[in-house]
Amino acid sequence: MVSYDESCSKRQRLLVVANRLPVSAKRTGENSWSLEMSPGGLVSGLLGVAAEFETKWVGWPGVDVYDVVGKNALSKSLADMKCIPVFLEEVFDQYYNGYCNGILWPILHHMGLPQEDHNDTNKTYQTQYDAYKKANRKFLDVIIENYEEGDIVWIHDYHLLFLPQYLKEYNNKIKIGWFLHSPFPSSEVFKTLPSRSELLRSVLTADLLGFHTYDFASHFVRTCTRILGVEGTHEGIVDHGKVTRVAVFPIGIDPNRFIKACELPEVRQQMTELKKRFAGKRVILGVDRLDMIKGIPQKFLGFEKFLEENMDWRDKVVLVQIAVPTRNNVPEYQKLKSQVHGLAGRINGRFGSVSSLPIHHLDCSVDFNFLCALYAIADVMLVTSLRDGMNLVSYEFIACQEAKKGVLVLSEFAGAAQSLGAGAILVNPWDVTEVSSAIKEALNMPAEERDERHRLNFQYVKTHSAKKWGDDFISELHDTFTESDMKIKKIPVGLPQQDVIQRYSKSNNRLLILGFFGTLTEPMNNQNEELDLKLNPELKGTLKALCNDPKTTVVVLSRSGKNILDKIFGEYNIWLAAENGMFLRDTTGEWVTNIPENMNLDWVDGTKNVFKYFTDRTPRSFFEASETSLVWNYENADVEFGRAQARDLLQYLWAGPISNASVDVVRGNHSVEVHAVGETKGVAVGRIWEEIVRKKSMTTPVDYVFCSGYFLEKDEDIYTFFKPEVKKNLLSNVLDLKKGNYFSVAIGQAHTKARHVVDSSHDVVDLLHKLAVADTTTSDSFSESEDYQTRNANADWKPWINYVKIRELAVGDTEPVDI
Ligand SMILES: O=P(O)(O)OC[C@H]1O[C@H](O[C@H]2O[C@H](CO)[C@@H](O)[C@H](O)[C@H]2O)[C@H](O)[C@@H](O)[C@@H]1O
Ligand SMILES: O=c1ccn([C@@H]2O[C@H](COP(=O)(O)OP(=O)(O)O)[C@@H](O)[C@H]2O)c(=O)[nH]1
Repeated sequence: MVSYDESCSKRQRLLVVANRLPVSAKRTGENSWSLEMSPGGLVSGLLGVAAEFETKWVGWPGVDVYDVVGKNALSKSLADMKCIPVFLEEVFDQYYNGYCNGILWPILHHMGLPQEDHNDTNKTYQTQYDAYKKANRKFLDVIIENYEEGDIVWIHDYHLLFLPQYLKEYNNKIKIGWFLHSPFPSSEVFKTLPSRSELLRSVLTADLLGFHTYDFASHFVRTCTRILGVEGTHEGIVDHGKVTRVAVFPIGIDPNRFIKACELPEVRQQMTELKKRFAGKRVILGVDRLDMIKGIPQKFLGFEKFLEENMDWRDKVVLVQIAVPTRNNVPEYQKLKSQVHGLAGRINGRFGSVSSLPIHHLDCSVDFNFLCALYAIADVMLVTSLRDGMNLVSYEFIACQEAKKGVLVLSEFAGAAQSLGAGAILVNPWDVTEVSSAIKEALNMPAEERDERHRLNFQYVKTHSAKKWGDDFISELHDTFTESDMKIKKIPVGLPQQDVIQRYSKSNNRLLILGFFGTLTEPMNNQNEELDLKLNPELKGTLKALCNDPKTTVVVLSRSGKNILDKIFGEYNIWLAAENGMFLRDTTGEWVTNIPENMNLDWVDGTKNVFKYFTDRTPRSFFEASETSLVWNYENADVEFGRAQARDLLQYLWAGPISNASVDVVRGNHSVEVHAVGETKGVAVGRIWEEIVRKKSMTTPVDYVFCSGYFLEKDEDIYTFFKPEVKKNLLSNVLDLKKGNYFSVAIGQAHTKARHVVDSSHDVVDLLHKLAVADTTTSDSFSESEDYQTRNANADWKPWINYVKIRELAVGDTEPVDI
């Protein structure tokens, strides 16, 4: 077991949390226990990591214990091994045998969701899922008891998918890594799992997610994008600006442990005995937990075919299969046992004799030294997993084969195929003929080829150790955490609502610049509504009051066209800027063109054709066209298909209508926009400002500016135009924001040039209402329309009205937060 050096107490503390502790307990008396190593690759892999850190293990001790005396005695024995038990008691069966191994395990290994047994109402998907959640909470409780500030919590595997979320809810600052030891299936398979979204969302709250192979990681990312609609990038998953890092960390073993074991006299003795036992025969070895994913029946069928087709090998070869008992209480595993026994019996019956049996099948685990001896004397290692996260048995075999240089026949569906594929013979375990041929090739392989293949794999196993795996993961977790910490520091602060209101009421000439879509529009549920944009009904009275206030100028700056804005805002004393400011309408209702004179719009018709072509071929996408810009939107289409279509659409555009045009192409999250160069709200706002000053013959300086919207990144300069410290402002003689009466407020953007962010347009609507009532001079016109108060009096609307999120000030932020 791992040795711990007392003098290294300053090492990073690491809480390794896995369903299984590295040791399993057996009761030997009322308060005495014996501990033995737990089987499985997860434990083997992690043993190579633990010594690096001040590690404590949290996990299930392998037995159910209900009495206090027993629990205390076991906890004490485990404490000496730096292990902390989680007693799962009554939830264990439905959690472990049920949800983990009966439902999640087959799904993760592409075996599909098992049929629910409708006759057993005590054990349904739901009861197992509930037990799963309870078990995750039990793990949480134990972690909370043992957590110290600064600890890294490294969660392992599919047993604990809710733990990241529970832990972050408890303390958002805990550094959490999660690693999946099994494969992750294609999204089509994972989709069938009830509660798939909750499980994925929980995992995404961790800081770093690790997978054995690129395939598993990309399946996971794709599943998240398809099921949750989040974005997958090279970094991982991005959801509302929050990045969850996803990366590949292939696990390894501690190679020296195996290399050294093979030199031990005891092991050498066992090797001699084994060689004597199998004298005159070549040994093919299989070492697997007796699990459906390991493909033991397929292995036997392949071997049977080999014996059928190669008569001369029949009495010269033996298959030794160690089938380690596992998950005995899961019905599928019980069935598998009989199936394997049946096959071994049949093959031995067909090809065995009184003096020799072709298959030596053992339903047991073996001790470490004996395992190494078996690995060392084997001529061929046969791994036929139907799916396998990694398969460390392959690595262990190679580590023990320095002398013999035997051949590894490896399933292409094991994670190890990606790391050891160069030196192994890869097979499709479903293809018995291929397995049979691979056995033949391995047995007949010339020595030089065996040497070369072994050299390649041995080099890999030596350098890609479990220690490296752990170091890489933890170091990436540190980096990820530091990066996201820095990003948080850059996030603008929440809106100091009281300050915004007070300054508004004390100022004399105010300018409010507002976006339309996503700012003043009513909340939408579907695409059809987007085609028919409406003003948020809450705003009618509020907007009227603000627009009628002689001390306030309200401008709506939108991508929408003149007609839409006219229809919606026609009745207000408001300034309207359509098509991103290309057209401007003052409070009298007269539109003037604001398009720069030499603007070339030859590209518009061709671009429209391309947009139409892709709209026709992308269900639920649509496009909007105005005189100077076009937007193709696929937010309601299938996300993946939409993105793929967007890539194609861009190629059509570059190759055709915009190849020589002066246009900007803006790729939004779910849209592609083409507009004339320089046509952004940031540029337009300068022209609008000049026009307002001119038309109003303004002499009193504007002493308050509030600018807010749900703007695209390319329009974000709108937030900096009025910044007092930006000197480029035109007509600065009629602008006096020295007292800091400038508020730029982005809606729902984590990264923005605005000083403040709010979560949703509700926050802006709420604030506008408060501005409208803040100034007593406006109260008459406001009271004429009482839709805001009426709605607000309705309890259903209360949760968001008056709610302005106070964002936590991150270290280094100096902005005042005054609520
Ligand atoms: O704890 P059990 O239910 O008895 O199962 C044993 C372990 O099986 C799985 O192991 C996986 O981890 C290995 C190391 O990463 C990998 O090589 C192998 O392909 C996987 O099957 C399971 O993921 C573990 O949680 C279990 O402890
Ligand atoms: O009797 C045995 C035989 C094997 N193993 C170990 O079980 C692990 C199996 O790991 P692998 O990654 O191959 O598959 P898993 O069982 O984790 O799915 C290896 O480290 C083996 O050394 C074991 O504990 N007892």
